[in-house]
Amino acid sequence: MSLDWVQAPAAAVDEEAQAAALARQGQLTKPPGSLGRLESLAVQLAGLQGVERPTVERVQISLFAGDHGVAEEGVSAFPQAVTIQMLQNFASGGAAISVLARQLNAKLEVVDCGTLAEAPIDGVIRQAAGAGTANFCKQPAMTAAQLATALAAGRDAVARAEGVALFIGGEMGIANTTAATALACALLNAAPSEITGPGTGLDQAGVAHKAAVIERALALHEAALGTPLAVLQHLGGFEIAALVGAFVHAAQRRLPVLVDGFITTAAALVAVRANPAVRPWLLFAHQSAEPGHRALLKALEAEPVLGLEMRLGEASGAATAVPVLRLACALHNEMATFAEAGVAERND
Ligand SMILES: Cc1cc2ncn([C@H]3O[C@H](COP(=O)(O)O)[C@@H](O)[C@H]3O)c2cc1C
Ligand SMILES: O=C(O)c1cccnc1
Repeated sequence: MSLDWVQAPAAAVDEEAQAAALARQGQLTKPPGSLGRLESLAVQLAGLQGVERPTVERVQISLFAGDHGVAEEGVSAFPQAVTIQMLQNFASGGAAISVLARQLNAKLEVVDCGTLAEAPIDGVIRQAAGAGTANFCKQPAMTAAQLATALAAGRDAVARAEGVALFIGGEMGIANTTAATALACALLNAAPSEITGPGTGLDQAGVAHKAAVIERALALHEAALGTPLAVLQHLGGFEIAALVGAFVHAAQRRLPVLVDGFITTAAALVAVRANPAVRPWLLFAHQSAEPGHRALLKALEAEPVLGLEMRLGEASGAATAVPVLRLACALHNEMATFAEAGVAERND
């Protein structure tokens, strides 16, 4: 399976629609700039959607799951079985993202990209690259063929997003903060001791052990980490690769993306390094409490919408930011202009 599609051109932002939206913002009955980032978010969405008046009515949340061989190194505060148990929880509607998706009236789909589940789970799409990744302390996390399958799972999720105004990717996979931190270290040239964090809740000794595990993996694969996709193959996860495929394809299909937390931002950085034209299509929802998130956001020059100290994943941060985007659009679309309302403009 070829990976060439990952490098295929992304769509261009519609500069004309963006300029029209910017001009409209200047005519609304408020001091210019007084709605702060709500103004720039609406203008940015206008450029991406190619309309002067953007909307964020229909949202698709694709939640990708994968198991991680590196879990056997004791890098998570929770047992590996939680990945599958949470898939069942997503399917029965009891997870945080289930609640948020219902509140938003968003379409939520769950994709098993390669967990230890022996049988397909009702209500979960199965497009598996394998039964979990290999332990990347011992060998590459995935083969080239598995990488291609996982990337395609993300691409296919975006292909299902007909008539959707905003795409959100989420993840579930015990030990995936270890994979995401390893990716961040490799791509940012950072030391594991600098950016490794507690994930689901490791104590200080646990974080030090997790950093040492990542250090070992980086040393083992050092010679093989020449391209972003090679980094992803050696140190990533199936759900992380699916997120990369989804983000790239969304940009190719003119579909704006709202990026969630630490793990999804690691995937966003892989996507942008592999195909820089993806970057304009990504909005960033929040800054996670996971310490490495700050470094990833900085590398992407991303200004997240929210800072609520969330550290869950599952697309929960992105879902929480959707109402802010909806309000930004409503203000942009429905406020009266100075001329319409007969309000006097600035003195100068
Ligand atoms: C019950 C539960 C629900 C979750 N939902 C998302 N995660 C989050 O935590 C995991 C990553 O953290 P670590 O690398 O420390 O294992 C991922 O599954 C992520 O989505 C969860 C974790 C747990 C325990
Ligand atoms: O920010 C995240 O995405 C995150 C942080 C910790 C655990 N799971 C997810």
